[in-house]
Amino acid sequence: MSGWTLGIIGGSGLYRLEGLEDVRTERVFTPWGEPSAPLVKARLNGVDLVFLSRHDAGHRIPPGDINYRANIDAMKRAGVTDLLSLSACGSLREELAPGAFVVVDQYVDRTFAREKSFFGPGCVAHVSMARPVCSRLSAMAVAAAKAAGVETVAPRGTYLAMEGPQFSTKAESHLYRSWGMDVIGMTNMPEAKLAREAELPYASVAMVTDYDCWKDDLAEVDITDVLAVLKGNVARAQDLVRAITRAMAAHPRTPSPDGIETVLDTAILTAPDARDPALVAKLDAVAGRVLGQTTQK
Ligand SMILES: CSC[C@H]1O[C@H](OP(=O)(O)O)[C@H](O)[C@@H]1O
Ligand SMILES: Nc1ncnc2[nH]cnc12
Repeated sequence: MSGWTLGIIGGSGLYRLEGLEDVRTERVFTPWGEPSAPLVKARLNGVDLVFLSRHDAGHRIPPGDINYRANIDAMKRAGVTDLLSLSACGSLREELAPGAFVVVDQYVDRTFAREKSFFGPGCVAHVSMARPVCSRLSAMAVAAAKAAGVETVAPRGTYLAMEGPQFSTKAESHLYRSWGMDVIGMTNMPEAKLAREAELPYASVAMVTDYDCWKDDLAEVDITDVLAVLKGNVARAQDLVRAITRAMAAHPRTPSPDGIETVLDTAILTAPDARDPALVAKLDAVAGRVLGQTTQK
């Protein structure tokens, strides 16, 4: 028993994982609705793994319509201990060429039309997002990317989350570069915020597919070019997943060094007698640990 249950949210191009053992596919429902796709529960190198395709097979769901709350709730309910996102992204830096993998450590959230919290009227909570990713899982992702033979692995980087689905204008792309952003994508927010609210250690590998549209000597990002680069990235992402499970199998799990599994101890402000029982019931998986409930599987 390694104690790890690795959740993987696969983004564009990564609709399934290869080489899994004991595979079971489960359609699940959560109090927040249905996740993007059925959960694929399996084992890899002796480690329990739960895979979820963010856009579903066939890329059915655009970034702004993903039910991020259902996805995170489903992962939590499935017993996931550590959650790794694998995403396509655009590069806002010369040295991060297509094919580079960036293990994100910061975010700027510019999305504006999404449900961003499990909490709300009747149960108010404020979690810190100062350090939005799990340092241990991120370090393991860096090592696994290197083991997978990825040439450029950036161990940190700031991901600008945009609403989309359209790509940026040149003015936006230049603006984000002037802000010091490293990569751009449409999905890691509110996913990372919701993972934190659910006390799930989260890390994100952003795999560069293009230079967005800031480079005057290159054609602007175009989905055909993105798809061509994605194919190579996805093969190495599969190797990365194999490598990270090998590392997990070698070390029994201990709590996240960042205290992520206990953030709700001090985050909920609403007094017990002022809480909305209906919302509290919906929070059984996410916050049952502190709200004194039993999780419905
Ligand atoms: C295929 S380009 C645009 C699309 O890809 C990224 O999604 P994901 O993070 O799920 O790989 C990006 O954020 C856009 O949603
Ligand atoms: N340039 C870009 N902007 C936003 N999301 C992306 N995903 C892949 N490339 C992207």
